[in-house]
Amino acid sequence: MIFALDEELQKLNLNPSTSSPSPGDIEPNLPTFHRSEVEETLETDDELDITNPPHLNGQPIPFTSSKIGTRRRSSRIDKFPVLTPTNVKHIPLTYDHNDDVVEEELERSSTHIDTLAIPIPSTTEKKNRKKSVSRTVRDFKPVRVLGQGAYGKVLLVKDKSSSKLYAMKQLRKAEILITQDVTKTKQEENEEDEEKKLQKRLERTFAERSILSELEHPNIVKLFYSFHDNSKLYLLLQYIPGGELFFHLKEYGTLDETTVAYYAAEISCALKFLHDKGIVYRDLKPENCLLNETGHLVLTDFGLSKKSVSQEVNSELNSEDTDTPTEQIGENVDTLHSIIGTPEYCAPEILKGLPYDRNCDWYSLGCLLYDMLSGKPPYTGVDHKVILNKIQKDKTGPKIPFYLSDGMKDMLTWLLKKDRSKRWDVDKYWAPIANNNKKLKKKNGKERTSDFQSHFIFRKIDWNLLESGELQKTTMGPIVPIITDLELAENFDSEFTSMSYENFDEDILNNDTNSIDMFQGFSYKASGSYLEKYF
Ligand SMILES: Nc1ncnc2c1ncn2[C@@H]1O[C@H](COP(=O)(O)OP(=O)(O)OP(=O)(O)O)[C@@H](O)[C@H]1O
Repeated sequence: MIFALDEELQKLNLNPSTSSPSPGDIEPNLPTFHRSEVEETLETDDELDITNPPHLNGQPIPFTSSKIGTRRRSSRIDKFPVLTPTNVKHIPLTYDHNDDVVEEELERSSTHIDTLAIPIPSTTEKKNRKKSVSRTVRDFKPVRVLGQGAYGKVLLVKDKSSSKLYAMKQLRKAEILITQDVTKTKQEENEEDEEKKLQKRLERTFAERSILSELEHPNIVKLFYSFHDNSKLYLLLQYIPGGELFFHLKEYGTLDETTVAYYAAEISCALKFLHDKGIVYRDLKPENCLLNETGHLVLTDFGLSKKSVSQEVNSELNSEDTDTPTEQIGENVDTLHSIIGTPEYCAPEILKGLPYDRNCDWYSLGCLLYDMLSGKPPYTGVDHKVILNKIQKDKTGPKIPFYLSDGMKDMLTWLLKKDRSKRWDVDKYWAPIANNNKKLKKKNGKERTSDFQSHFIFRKIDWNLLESGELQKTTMGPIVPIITDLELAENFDSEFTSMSYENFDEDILNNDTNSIDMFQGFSYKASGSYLEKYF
């Protein structure tokens, strides 16, 4: 509904002003708006009323209030996978290699082998693999609902034997197997092959489990176990009790620049780590940024992440399982094509359906910083087409709030360049390269060649400590969540924590013995040392 309002508001021109020119690389003439004018009016309008929006000089205000209750949670409809161009490669999945019935079935069933491209292990491989010892949902007691995703709930659960707390992400198999894309027209639906769509959903389900199982970073959520039964898939994740950044943004409205710069550094650190491993995150938004008990930011939800085919995932570093197959779970991330993500935080090249690369994550970071500083992302709209239209119309780039420092304006301007070739290539210019930058600057003309870590907004960040994880271990983040009892999940929306969790461990018996369980191979157990390290 707020989007409908945005559409109306967007037509009105509200005294755009020009920011003062800034030194160095900072772009002059950035369009800005006056927050004081807007906020003065919003003081009296705690809630945006669609029928009676806040006004300034008789005009509705093109600015979503930063007050509690007006922030809109990104919803499932915002995820918009659409037609994938034909040149996209099929992506191999994995399965439990020791399940002979499944293998025989796969060997016979050309349909599934072709469409899912599941690798068949060699006989030696089969012999060497043993069934993974996994957990079952009945080992855990539900405590509270923490969140709800497209395919199921995320619950706070307690291990019945150890009393340890985990976040359990449940994904309903039936939903994954039958979900229709609600954002598509009938014609588009018909055009797309059902099997390919199913394949995509399966790929994404496996990608989350596979990618998380090989990552160990202080700003990335940890996966301890994954398993499945007849009805659901389960990811047993480290419980991050400080709640979503979204939750805190709702409370604070906007955040100050020092806090935003700190989170920007932590997120960048996680993104760079992922990019170096050939992974594009693709779903950066306030709902996916959680705060841990010491106030450090932790990225969750790797359901849209993509790993390059060139990087084999046979190095499940933390796994004790010996039956984990060598698997490939991605296209080459140098050029991706699937249109996916939450459109407000999505790079224009993705919205346009053009090939894109890891740089799309840096555009999303720009959107997230903009959101933290101003109360909403730079472009909003009912769907990705509306957002794209707004981006394209904005010849000079998004309106950067006038009240931001020149340094922050500069950061936003370079991250939010709609033209990928002009956007800051943060991965390339990540750290200072001794004496090389001046030469590069001359050579590359308009390209931003100064290094990211030395940017003015990061002047208070000790990158060495941050990258080594010491900062996260030894200091508190800028917002330390109030936690009186971990089981109360006080920093999560009551919209979720008040939800019932009945059917928590229902395991609908699947009598269809002819069907292949496409989720074989999902189970995973982190190594004992890894588990011990984090408990
Ligand atoms: N490890 C965790 N600790 C605490 N809360 C979590 C954790 N993982 C997820 N959550 C909560 O559950 C919510 C939904 O999780 P997640 O985004 O992974 O689900 P999803 O199915 O991918 O959702 P969506 O479809 O909206 O992307 C999160 O926004 C967060 O509030």
